[in-house]
Amino acid sequence: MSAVRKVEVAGENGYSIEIGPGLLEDGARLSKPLRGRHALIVSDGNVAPLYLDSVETTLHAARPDLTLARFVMPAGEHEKTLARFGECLHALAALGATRDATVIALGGGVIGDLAGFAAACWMRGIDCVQLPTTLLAMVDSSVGGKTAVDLPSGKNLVGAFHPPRAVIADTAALRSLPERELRAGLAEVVKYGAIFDATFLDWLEAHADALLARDDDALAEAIARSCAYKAEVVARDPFERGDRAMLNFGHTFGHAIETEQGYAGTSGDGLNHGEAVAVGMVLAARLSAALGRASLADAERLQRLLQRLGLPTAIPPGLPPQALLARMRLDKKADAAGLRFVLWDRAGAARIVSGVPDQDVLAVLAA
Ligand SMILES: NC(=O)c1ccc[n+]([C@@H]2O[C@H](COP(=O)([O-])OP(=O)(O)OC[C@H]3O[C@@H](n4cnc5c(N)ncnc54)[C@H](O)[C@@H]3O)[C@@H](O)[C@H]2O)c1
Ligand SMILES: O=C(O)C(=O)C[C@@H](O)[C@H](O)[C@H](O)COP(=O)(O)O
Ligand SMILES: [Zn+2]
Repeated sequence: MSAVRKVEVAGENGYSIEIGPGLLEDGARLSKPLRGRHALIVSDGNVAPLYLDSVETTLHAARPDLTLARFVMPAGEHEKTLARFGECLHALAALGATRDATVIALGGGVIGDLAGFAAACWMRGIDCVQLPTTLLAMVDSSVGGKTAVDLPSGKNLVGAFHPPRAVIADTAALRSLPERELRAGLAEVVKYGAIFDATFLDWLEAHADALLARDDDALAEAIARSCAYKAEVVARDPFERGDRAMLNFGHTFGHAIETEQGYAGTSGDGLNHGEAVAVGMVLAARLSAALGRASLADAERLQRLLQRLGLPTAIPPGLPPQALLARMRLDKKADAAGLRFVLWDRAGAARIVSGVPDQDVLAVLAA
């Protein structure tokens, strides 16, 4: 078996991120973070048939005293709702989950966000172990403790900061991931280069083909480096009071697109989160250039890289600029003074900017 890579998130509520093939079959590793006797495994209708029986069997073999239950919900962003969250809490009640119980999130970011939020709320907070099965969840959503569900009026509007107790990423699960979801995960990988480290963009340009071909080493390197970038900033700023907001690069635009499309991404006729973020990053880079803050050449380079990774870089038809701007008013970075955007100084360096005139935003949306 290849070596297991480990990234530590430092701090009072620190935890390890373990990355490697076959980890879902490692009973000792899966059961180590479980403190009590109860665990609820939350998953979706695509992931459960592939991995849930085996995870349960593995956990039981390692910890025969565990009482396990499962909550399997339909897949898709449009299911990341208060209603499904409520059902998940009822599953915890049916299990008789005590305060030392654990919620185990087995799936992509939708499952991780909803299960993490249920863990944050059940009895005012129990442990959550993240077992991410998409690339996006391995590089981003399983780390950092942002948990949430969507409202029709906006993405992740109801949620809590609740760091996981452990993150265990079995890279072998990526073999069953649909091509489109692999590419979506790469958008958030590109984000780290865009905001923190231009040399990572060089690396991604050099390894784009290997990543798309699911080369094990290239994927493991991309995941470990992404987790290291994220671990550093969330340890410093767990509640997004400062520069953690850089991780929102492209998201003000991206979330507006997802919301305006009614979270139709996974059903095929809309953009999923990673795709919307890809478009949003290009728009943020172009807005930075339009405001004279960064070079247009950098924005074009970012766009070329995303296109090479098979990601969309333009707003889909049928989304009027004014409607998208209205959606942005509920962005979580906005305050009483108005919208705030994560913009570029240059590739690899970003900052949060207030007071961007609406007409500049509209011009970028309309271009
Ligand atoms: N909390 C955070 O910090 C954070 C960060 C980034 C994104 N997010 C959230 O994450 C969500 C997007 O996550 P996602 O891209 O993982 O989407 P997702 O959870 O919808 O998963 C994508 C699709 O892949 C399927 N799938 C998952 N793993 C699979 C596997 N191994 N094999 C086959 N199919 C598999 C799922 O069933 C689903 O249909 C969004 O809701 C976004 O807001 C949160
Ligand atoms: O961890 C963070 O911080 C992020 O912003 C990561 C983003 O990729 C992620 O999509 C997050 O859920 C967005 O957060 P939100 O606060 O804008 O809902
Ligand atoms: Zn994101």
